[in-house]
Amino acid sequence: MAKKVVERVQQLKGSIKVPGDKSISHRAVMFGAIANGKTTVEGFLPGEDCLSTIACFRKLGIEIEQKEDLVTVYGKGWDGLSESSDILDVGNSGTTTRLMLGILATRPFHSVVIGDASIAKRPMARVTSPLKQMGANIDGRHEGNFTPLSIRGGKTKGITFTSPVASAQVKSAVILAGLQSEGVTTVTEPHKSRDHTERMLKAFGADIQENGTTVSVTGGQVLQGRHIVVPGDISSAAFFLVAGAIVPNSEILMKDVGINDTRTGIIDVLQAMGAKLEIKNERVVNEEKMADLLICASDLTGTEIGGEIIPRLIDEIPVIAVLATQANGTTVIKDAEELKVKETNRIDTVVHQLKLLGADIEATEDGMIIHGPTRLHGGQVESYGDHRIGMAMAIAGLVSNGPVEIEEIEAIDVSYPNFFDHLYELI
Ligand SMILES: O=C(O)C1=C[C@@H](OP(=O)(O)O)[C@@H](O)[C@H](O)C1
Ligand SMILES: C=C(OP(=O)(O)O)C(=O)O
Repeated sequence: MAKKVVERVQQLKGSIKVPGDKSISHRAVMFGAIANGKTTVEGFLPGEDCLSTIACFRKLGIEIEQKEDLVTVYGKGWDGLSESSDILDVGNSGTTTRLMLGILATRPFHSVVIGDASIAKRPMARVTSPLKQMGANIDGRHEGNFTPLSIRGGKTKGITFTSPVASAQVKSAVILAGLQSEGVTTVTEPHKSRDHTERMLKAFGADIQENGTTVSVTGGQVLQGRHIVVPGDISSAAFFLVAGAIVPNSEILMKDVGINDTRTGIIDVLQAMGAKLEIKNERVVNEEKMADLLICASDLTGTEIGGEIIPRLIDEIPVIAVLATQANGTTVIKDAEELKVKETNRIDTVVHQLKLLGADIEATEDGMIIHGPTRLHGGQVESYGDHRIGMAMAIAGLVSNGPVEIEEIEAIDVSYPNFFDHLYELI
């Protein structure tokens, strides 16, 4: 297992183009696979998670070409998917697992879905339970809550489902099954989660009804392949937004970053904390908003983060915790229980790792409380196989007195394979 040492730097300056959005890359491949005709994708994220999606849909009989960030999917419609003689390995990717189950729920064949040790601990009943209600046959450990899962899809019926969690993966799985189920399928969630599925399905020709936090689809819908331009991933940009704000004398420009309103909680938090952040050249490409983001070193103040903003920044919380260690005053993060069921229990891993570096941070039932500013002293930490923990620790290293040594750093290939290239370009 590889390790990396990150040391304090005087400044970060320059311009980078962060890799493609992970959520949109997954969807482009999956929707292309069930659509009729060719789908071309530009700006695809060649990270491990999205490569797992490609590998699974190849096993389901779809021809997919991929060269770096260019992908072509030769869709043959819903009936073009066929039973795989091999297991479908989702690797570390929750998005692949849950969205693919939504697609497989209406396919009249048998599939076995497995992933790595982290995936085996992540709750799947949140999707397998509504999909079973619709009529799919699913089994697995703990009655279908944990992988390995076996699924035999078939004739399904629309349901009206109220999700207990604001989760785009749950919403997307049920909507995808709804597209090929009898009648109407409706999903309501407690707060609005990312809406890339709704936007992209419409662009593929589907009729999707939206009303606040409720989404409805009627069954029997077919999709048409198309060209997709993937914006840069704001969840990846978040690491350098935080780095630019906390490393003195910094000025970083990030080009072509997706700024879909359901994803911009990190921008709201940086602005609330007093960061010098400019949103430039705002435009809409396909159905998604994008912009160039300029961040400069800033004097920061602690803030409160909770409620509807949580799904809009859920993956950014590890690096927001690093940001808070450098802000004046207290930052409280609450209503974020979902962190416990990510690649690691991110409340535990963030708090434990930042404490090792000298942060004044404590875990709560649904989040964490951080007092700043603290001069971190450095030390030895681990990613625990969680890409976002590995990158958050690297950003902490940039402002620590002593070096920060991070174990199992290869985990970051899941979402940001050229993270260190970008970091070194800016130093
Ligand atoms: O739909 C998606 O692409 C994602 C949804 C979120 O998960 P949940 O749906 O579990 O909140 C997020 O954490 C994940 O990184 C990607
Ligand atoms: C939680 C994440 O992804 P997934 O659920 O797809 O594994 C993430 O990227 O932080």
